[in-house]
Amino acid sequence: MFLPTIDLSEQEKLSNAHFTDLIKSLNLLGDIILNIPTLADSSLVKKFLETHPIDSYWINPIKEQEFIDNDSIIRLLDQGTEKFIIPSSKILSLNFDYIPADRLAISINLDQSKDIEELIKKLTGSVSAYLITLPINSSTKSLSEDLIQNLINLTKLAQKSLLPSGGQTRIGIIIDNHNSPSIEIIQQLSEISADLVVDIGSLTLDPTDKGLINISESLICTLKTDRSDGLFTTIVSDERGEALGIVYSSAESIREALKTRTGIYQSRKRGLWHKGATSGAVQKLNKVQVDCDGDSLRFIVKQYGPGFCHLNTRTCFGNSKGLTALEQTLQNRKESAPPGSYTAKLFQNPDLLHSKIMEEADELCSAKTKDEIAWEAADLIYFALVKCIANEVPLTDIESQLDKRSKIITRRPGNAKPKWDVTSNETLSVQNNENKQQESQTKPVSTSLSTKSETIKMQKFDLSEINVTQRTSLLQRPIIKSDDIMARVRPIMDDVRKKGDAALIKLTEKFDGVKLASPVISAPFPPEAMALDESTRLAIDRAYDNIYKFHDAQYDRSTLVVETMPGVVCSRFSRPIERVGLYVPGGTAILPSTALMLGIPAKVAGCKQIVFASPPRKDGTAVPEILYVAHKVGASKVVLAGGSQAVAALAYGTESVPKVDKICGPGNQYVTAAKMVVQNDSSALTSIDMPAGPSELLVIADNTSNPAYVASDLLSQAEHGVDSQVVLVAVSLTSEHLAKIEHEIHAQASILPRVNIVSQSIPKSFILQVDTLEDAVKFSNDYAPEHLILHLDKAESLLEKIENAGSVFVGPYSPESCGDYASGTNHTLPTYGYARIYSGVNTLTFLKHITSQQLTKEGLHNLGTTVMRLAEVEELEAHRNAVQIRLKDMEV
Ligand SMILES: NC(=O)c1ccc[n+]([C@@H]2O[C@H](COP(=O)([O-])OP(=O)(O)OC[C@H]3O[C@@H](n4cnc5c(N)ncnc54)[C@H](O)[C@@H]3O)[C@@H](O)[C@H]2O)c1
Ligand SMILES: N[C@H](CO)Cc1c[nH]c[nH+]1
Repeated sequence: MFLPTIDLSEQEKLSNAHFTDLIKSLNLLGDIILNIPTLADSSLVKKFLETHPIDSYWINPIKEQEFIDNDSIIRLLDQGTEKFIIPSSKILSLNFDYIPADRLAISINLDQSKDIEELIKKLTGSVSAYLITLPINSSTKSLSEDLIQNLINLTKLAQKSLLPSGGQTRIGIIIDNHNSPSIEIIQQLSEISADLVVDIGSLTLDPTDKGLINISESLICTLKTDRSDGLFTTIVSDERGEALGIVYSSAESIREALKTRTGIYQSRKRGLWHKGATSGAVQKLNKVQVDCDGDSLRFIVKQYGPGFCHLNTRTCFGNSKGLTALEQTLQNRKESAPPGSYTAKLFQNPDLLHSKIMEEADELCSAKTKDEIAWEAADLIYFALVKCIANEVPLTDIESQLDKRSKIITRRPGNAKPKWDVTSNETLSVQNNENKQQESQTKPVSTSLSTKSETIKMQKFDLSEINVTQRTSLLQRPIIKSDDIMARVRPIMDDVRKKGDAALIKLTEKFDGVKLASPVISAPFPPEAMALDESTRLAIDRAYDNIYKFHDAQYDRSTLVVETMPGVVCSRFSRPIERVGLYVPGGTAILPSTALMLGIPAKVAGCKQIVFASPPRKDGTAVPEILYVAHKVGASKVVLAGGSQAVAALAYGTESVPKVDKICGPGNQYVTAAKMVVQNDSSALTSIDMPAGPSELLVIADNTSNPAYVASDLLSQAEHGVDSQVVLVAVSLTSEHLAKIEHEIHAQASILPRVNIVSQSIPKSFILQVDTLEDAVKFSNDYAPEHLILHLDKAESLLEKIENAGSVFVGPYSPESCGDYASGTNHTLPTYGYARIYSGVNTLTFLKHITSQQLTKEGLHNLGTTVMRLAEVEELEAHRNAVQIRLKDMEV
């Protein structure tokens, strides 16, 4: 067709309304050449683009003597220029080997370049367009046959092979000082696949403008159709390229569409069709493209209203999917959201959105398998798009940014900013400082240390410097927004309750990214599914034996019998809870050790049906170690599900998951919330062990402690999750000793594989300096930690003073890890301060106690009057009578 040129030295002329409008229409049709008077002043291009945003422009330096160097070309290309036009006279002085061919064009004067064919041959594969100036009379209306033949030869030569990145070399023909260009020439050139280069001043959209080239007619004259009705098949697509439907265009509809820059087509039944004129589903026309052989068109539009299709769907092929659908949903949520919408909450709470973006970015970095990566990337894209829609940034803006970047030639070093550079030592300290700053906004207690720490470190407080309120705030755990969590968990649980296995399968796909055929594996478990390497099997067996021994010893199988008064014998005996559900976490880390800690006491207690639940692995299989433990403890089933859906399945039962009587085991906030729900639902008739949430540890250390051991213990719990909390109560430690512990924390943390997690949990944790052991114990008892480690001189002597703790680890050689895995004690323990009222899981967790009594005649005689008097006090006559009726008989 044509390649319009705009002379940037005429900015004033260009700013008038006629040209502004013309440029908008030309932008619909493709590339525009910008003639620039000098390369030295890049502000000209910038200024022009600010007032006339166009999508694709070529830079043509028009000053003959201009010095052109590679740097200037690259600078302009980096700014988003589609192609740079190099005059053929300058190519010898340039080395443009490393500029992609599709970004370079050559301008040649047919008259002056004798060896033009040689030149084209030489440049094959290095440039993607030639602008050839013809040596002809400027008033010519059509091109001579000789000239056409010459151009055919050149075009054939230039288009002999395809470009490295696909497509054909483009040929633009310049007729110097052409004062009456014609449609005929455009048509002649289009037949030989060349375009006429025309000054914008020669173009018009107005059919009454004589002597100018009509833009619409130029387009129409280059189109061909093999349809009998003479129409052109037209694909309509959205700005992101999704096909909305197929329509037809006629010469008339094209003229109207270009004139109004809206979607106007030719209906085969009803004539000219102004899309949306009656339905309101109008279109803004963004681009008109001609296909590679000139017989069909593509209209790229912004579609308004419910959709393109008369059936009110977005496309004639149904509604969109993926990002387009997500963008639409977010937009709808922004405009009006249903009550309880999480997305609406994100729109209203930029801090929550910020945290979620950071969290998901971090999780994406840690993802390993294809499924995990897709899952985390989807999460991140969702939250990122919420941010964009909240700020009125559509997907098309993101894509045009990406397109702009793809045009940059200069390679960027691509280094991460210091803040995120995991290879740099500074990274952690910067993250740390940020965490600290956030912390200092939420924590009521001020730190006595500078927040400009360079290391991974805990906050530090001195008991003698804080007041009672501040001490109380240190005893608190981070507040869980239980309403939010409950609101998330309830619909999930209802779903499982109502739809059983189908819901369980669907939710596992949603939350764990695995589509299962069946959510349950039943015993006997296939040996190959629980095959372990020898050392793992031996370690599990050794741990099993120790845990079994300790839990078996807890079981007093004898019946308690007491004669409370002569002839009145009371007894108590235990029975196992028949059916138990054991939850083994599997979100951030897979914990087969938890299977041991739950399965062994259930087996010792004699529970008849043991059912495990744990999220499946990403390939849909069960964790072999968990299956092996399930097999060892005699479990009948393993449910491959996690979170609140697993808890619901255990509590209510499904087609394949048996309903249980008690649910035990730790888990994240969703698991814990779901356990709370079933415990309060009398229709579930299910009890729970206790709320066992994110891991906690409190260490009491004095100057005899080994700094490296103390640090290693703190980190062993801090690595569980970003919500883990560890506390060091330092009993009159010297500043050197404390500094050594802090140094060890940083040094050991920095080389942990889960440094990402500890660098978030450690700064949320704190050191409390106290003067006396009594202060330390008092604080610990008030805190009621899940785990308590005593790094103290004569540590064992302190045990008698411990009132509240889940489990205590005494002395330098009792790391908590031993209790976590294999010494014999249980690791499912109360967190959040619940150690004041709950015990950790133990054999009694799986037992219930039944009492019984037997009175002899004499016994009833002795006790009867007491019972009758108390019944009288309560005015319960039937109670009194049940005794009196017997005593009367005795009198006879
Ligand atoms: N107190 C104890 O005795 C003890 C012992 C071991 C582990 N823990 C703790 O258990 C926790 C384990 O948590 P985890 O996340 O690693 O595993 P998890 O198995 O408890 O949770 C994973 C499940 O959470 C669900 N889930 C995830 N995101 C969700 C969302 N947005 N909405 C609804 N459901 C969602 C999914 O179904 C997933 O399967 C850690 O905090 C750890 O410290 C505590
Ligand atoms: N420390 C956790 C209990 O809070 C249990 C555990 C499992 N694996 C490692 N540790």
